[in-house]
Amino acid sequence: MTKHLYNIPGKSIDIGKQVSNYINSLTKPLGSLGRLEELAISLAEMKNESFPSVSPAGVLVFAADHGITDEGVSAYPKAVTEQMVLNFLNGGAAINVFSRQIGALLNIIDIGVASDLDHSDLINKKVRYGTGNFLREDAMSREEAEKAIEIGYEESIEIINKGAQCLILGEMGIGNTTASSAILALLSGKAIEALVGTGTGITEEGIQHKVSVIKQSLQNRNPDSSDPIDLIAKVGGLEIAGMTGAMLAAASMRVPILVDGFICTIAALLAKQLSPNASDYMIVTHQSVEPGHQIALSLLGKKPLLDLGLRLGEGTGAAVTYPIIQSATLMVKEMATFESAGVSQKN
Ligand SMILES: O=C(O)c1ccc[n+]([C@@H]2O[C@H](COP(=O)([O-])O)[C@@H](O)[C@H]2O)c1
Ligand SMILES: Cc1cc2nc[nH]c2cc1C
Repeated sequence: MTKHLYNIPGKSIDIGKQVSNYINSLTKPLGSLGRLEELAISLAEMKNESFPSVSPAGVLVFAADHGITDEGVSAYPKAVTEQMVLNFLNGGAAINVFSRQIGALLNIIDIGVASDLDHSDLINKKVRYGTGNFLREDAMSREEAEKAIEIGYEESIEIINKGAQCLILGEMGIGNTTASSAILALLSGKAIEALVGTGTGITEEGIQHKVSVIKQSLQNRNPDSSDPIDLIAKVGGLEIAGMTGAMLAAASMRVPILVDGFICTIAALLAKQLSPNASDYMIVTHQSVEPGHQIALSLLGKKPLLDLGLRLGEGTGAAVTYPIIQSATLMVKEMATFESAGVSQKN
């Protein structure tokens, strides 16, 4: 693994203190903008700027297939991954709608879809045609896991160089809640039953089957939970690795990361494991319905901003939360102070 992935600066505590004092001079009762105030301070610390902007957002959607779908762990057929990629490229998916709504840059990356796709707007960075079925073989090789992280890293640098002021990571991959749950079982040490959920919508019986597939897979693969590359290679996914690399790049460039749902948070945990400072640059946007998400968030040490009952992925939860994060930046930049507006301070 190349060294640059680990080169993440610490956040600027001094700027945070200055912004905190400045926020207290704005025309509102002290502390009355609650978590928006915390967000404004965090963003300043991340960007090392008193008046940071998060506009425009950059959205990267990584798509890949999962061999574990052969075991019947998803409510939808594997072909949906490829079909949804075409939907993204034609502008019809939820992430397209929300990206347009917030004026975001949006890139769709094939990092491991199981079929060949042809579209002028598709970024083709296929590492392999889907992962192996990790009940029976490793999902991928170590080299492929590292390559997928590098691709994510490069795509992130590219969209940041095009002007993205914050980064939203999205994913599309039928079967990826199974891979994510397998990784989380190892990282958390929690019972598999406690973290497996419905994903795209399997029944209670389906969940039992998914639990047993994960249990048997972990016995068969025996990944080293202290080694994130081993976790990705043995039971992970290419889109998960891509998001991990993209987060490491954003953090290294002091660009705030808007973490989406369950799968995205697993990528965040892997990024943090590779480089602990990375989590200083993460804002968790929402609480997914997937039960493992709460467990993953407690490991990440972050509290979500919203709970909208989402379980879609694609980066959608992060995109719909973006306006709130933007409000935090505009509040600092545009509000009058008690002094400038001639408003009386607290008694
Ligand atoms: O982001 C989430 O919290 C989330 C929760 C459940 C499902 N998903 C999406 O659904 C797909 C994975 O679900 P499954 O059931 O096929 O493992 C994948 O494309 C994800 O984007 C996403
Ligand atoms: C239709 C569909 C869209 C998705 N987007 C992300 N995961 C998805 C899963 C399905 C099934």
